[in-house]
Amino acid sequence: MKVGIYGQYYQDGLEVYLIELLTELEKNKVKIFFEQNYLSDIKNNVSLKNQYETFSEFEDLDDSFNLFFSVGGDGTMLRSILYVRDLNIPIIGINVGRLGFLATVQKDQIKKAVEALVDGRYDVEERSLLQIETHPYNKDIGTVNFAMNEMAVSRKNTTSMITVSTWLDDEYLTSYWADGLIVSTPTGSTGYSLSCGGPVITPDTNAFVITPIAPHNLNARPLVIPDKTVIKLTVFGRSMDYLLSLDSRIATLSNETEIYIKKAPFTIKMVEFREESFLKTLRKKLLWGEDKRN
Ligand SMILES: NC(=O)c1ccc[n+]([C@@H]2O[C@H](COP(=O)([O-])OP(=O)(O)OC[C@H]3O[C@@H](n4cnc5c(N)ncnc54)[C@H](O)[C@@H]3O)[C@@H](O)[C@H]2O)c1
Ligand SMILES: Nc1ncnc2c1ncn2[C@@H]1O[C@H](COP(=O)(O)OP(=O)(O)OP(=O)(O)O)[C@@H](O)[C@H]1O
Repeated sequence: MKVGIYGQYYQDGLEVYLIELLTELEKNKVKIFFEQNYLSDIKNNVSLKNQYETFSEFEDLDDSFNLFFSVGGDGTMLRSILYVRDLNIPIIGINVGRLGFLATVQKDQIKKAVEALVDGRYDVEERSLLQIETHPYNKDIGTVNFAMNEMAVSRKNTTSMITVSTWLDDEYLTSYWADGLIVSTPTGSTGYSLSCGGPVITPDTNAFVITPIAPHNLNARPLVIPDKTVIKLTVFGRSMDYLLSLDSRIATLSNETEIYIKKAPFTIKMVEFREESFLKTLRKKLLWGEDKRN
């Protein structure tokens, strides 16, 4: 078995959990590759018994990897997909962050999780992604033009609203007068879109949701659409440009740009333990189970 381990940085207090992860993997003869910067940061703080091979970008990985560990919070999970992309390597998140909606293994459950992984006692859940294309081409977005949570456009350097004109499969929908607009996947439906009044969508639903950010058209509501739809957006505002975000990444686009959004041709595979389903996570992390009357 061959695995990659990625984290954004080493943080005090993590040593015991990292050593536990490495010990459990090595006990089971798993070959470990670390993301290069993460390993350097760890080595500056912890003395490791063994030497490890490293990777530093997507091109260094291939489909011979069986698993990809993301050590951090949800933000780290979102960055992990930039390494894995379309390689179909299942990602598992060790939550040393805060909410950990996507990173579902708690740090005190590492031993149990590795045992289940080695025994194959887990499911792999496919998460759909969005892919965007801009006209004209934007070099900051380049080939990293996909998102697992959402794509959002929002105003930049102005307090004025932007107008986001929207077409679905070439049919005009509306022009939102708003702070911005989110196009979210089912995975992203519990992130930014939820904060703007969007619905929660279970991960296996073949849909996207279009959620306006603080729309001044008071009757504008989140719209759920089939994920085979091609969405076109153009943005107009008092400022010459606006922001486009893909998960945690951001670029600046100018007002003449056309954005085409569709389902990406690949999915991200997420490890799901049988006792940690999406519905359980909703109850635990979004506190749906906290009603005292239950
Ligand atoms: N007002 C908002 O709610 C808001 C604003 C900006 C970004 N975001 C979210 O943050 C993501 C980027 O993460 P970051 O770490 O760079 O930003 P961040 O540091 O601002 O953290 C965002 C928070 O959103 C949570 N989160 C992220 N994805 C989630 C998901 N799919 N389901 C439930 N919770 C989720 C994280 O746990 C974290 O607590 C974006 O993709 C977007 O969904 C939310
Ligand atoms: N590699 C790491 N080692 C230790 N702690 C980490 C690591 N990565 C993240 N953290 C902790 O988690 C916090 C959030 O991490 P990250 O940016 O991955 O997640 P997030 O998007 O904020 O989501 P969440 O709310 O789930 O933590 C950081 O502020 C830090 O305290």
